[in-house]
Amino acid sequence: MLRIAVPNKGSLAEIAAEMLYEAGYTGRRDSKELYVSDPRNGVEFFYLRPRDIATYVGSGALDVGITGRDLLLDSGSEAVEIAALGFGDSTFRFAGPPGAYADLADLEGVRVATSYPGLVGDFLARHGVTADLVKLDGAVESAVRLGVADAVADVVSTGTTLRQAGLEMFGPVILESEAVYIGSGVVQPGTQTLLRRLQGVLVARRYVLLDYDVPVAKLDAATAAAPGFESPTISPLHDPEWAAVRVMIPRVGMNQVMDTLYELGARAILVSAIHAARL
Ligand SMILES: Nc1ncnc2c1ncn2[C@@H]1O[C@H](COP(=O)(O)OP(=O)(O)OP(=O)(O)O)[C@@H](O)[C@H]1O
Ligand SMILES: O=P(O)(O)OC[C@H]1O[C@H](OP(=O)(O)OP(=O)(O)O)[C@H](O)[C@@H]1O
Ligand SMILES: [Mg+2]
Repeated sequence: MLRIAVPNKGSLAEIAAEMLYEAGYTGRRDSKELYVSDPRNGVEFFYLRPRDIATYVGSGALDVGITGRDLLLDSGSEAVEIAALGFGDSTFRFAGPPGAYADLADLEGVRVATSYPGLVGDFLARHGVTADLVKLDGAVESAVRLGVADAVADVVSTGTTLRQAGLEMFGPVILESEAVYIGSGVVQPGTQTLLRRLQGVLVARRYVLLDYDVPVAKLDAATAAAPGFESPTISPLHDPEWAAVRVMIPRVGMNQVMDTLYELGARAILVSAIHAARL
């Protein structure tokens, strides 16, 4: 059985659970459940704090997991990123009082509050800066106002938390993070199956199926406007001057593609959702 670590709470938990459900796995019935066995799919789920997931996977106690790239790197564990999962996007940044700091070098000897001392310490060391890291559990944006630090390094998504704390970002981007599928480095049977299922969910969310009829004379222009994933499926119609085309296109921008095809002479342009996919 493949042993899978999934976030039990926090920003990644709900979307990870949704993706696994859409990928055909058994979910937990309530948020107190920490273990779910899914023998039909040959897997077991362990619901853990997102911060601890890389530690479990890196030690080999669990085979694979879903966590944030920032948490993986902060953990210093031997777990490796197998694939990005396209949700839970965030940027990891330095911030301080407006105008106080302009660059990384300004942090020399400064107290920097963070919940990610591994990630931030490595970044500063790589850039030859020695700061005094203050480890906090969360809500680090309050550390400056409360006088326990001079600057912070934290996850920024919309920037609302920073703004409300009266802080401004400065210096280089420490990390672009998102949810990632991680493994222990040893490929277990089932690791690739789970990956293909998760990628199938991503494809189903990001792409739609586009069908249309087009005059044969316009076929080249139409397929150039929507080339699809590999190559469009083209079928003859009863009227030899027309063809039917089926192609996968990104959900984002699908209306512009439909407008373009219509202007080229395509008709009966239909979009349908993809429920599952293996590419
Ligand atoms: N506001 C956010 N938007 C997007 N991703 C976020 C946000 N906050 C955190 N994350 C990401 O979610 C992952 C886990 O962080 P999260 O805040 O959920 O865990 P936590 O801080 O340990 O839990 P909690 O906040 O519930 O105490 C990290 O990879 C982080 O980058
Ligand atoms: O840029 P924003 O959209 O405002 O999001 C960023 C905030 O979200 C996270 O906090 P979380 O809610 O996880 O609380 P925590 O600090 O206690 O972890 C993160 O630590 C930031 O504080
Ligand atoms: Mg948090």
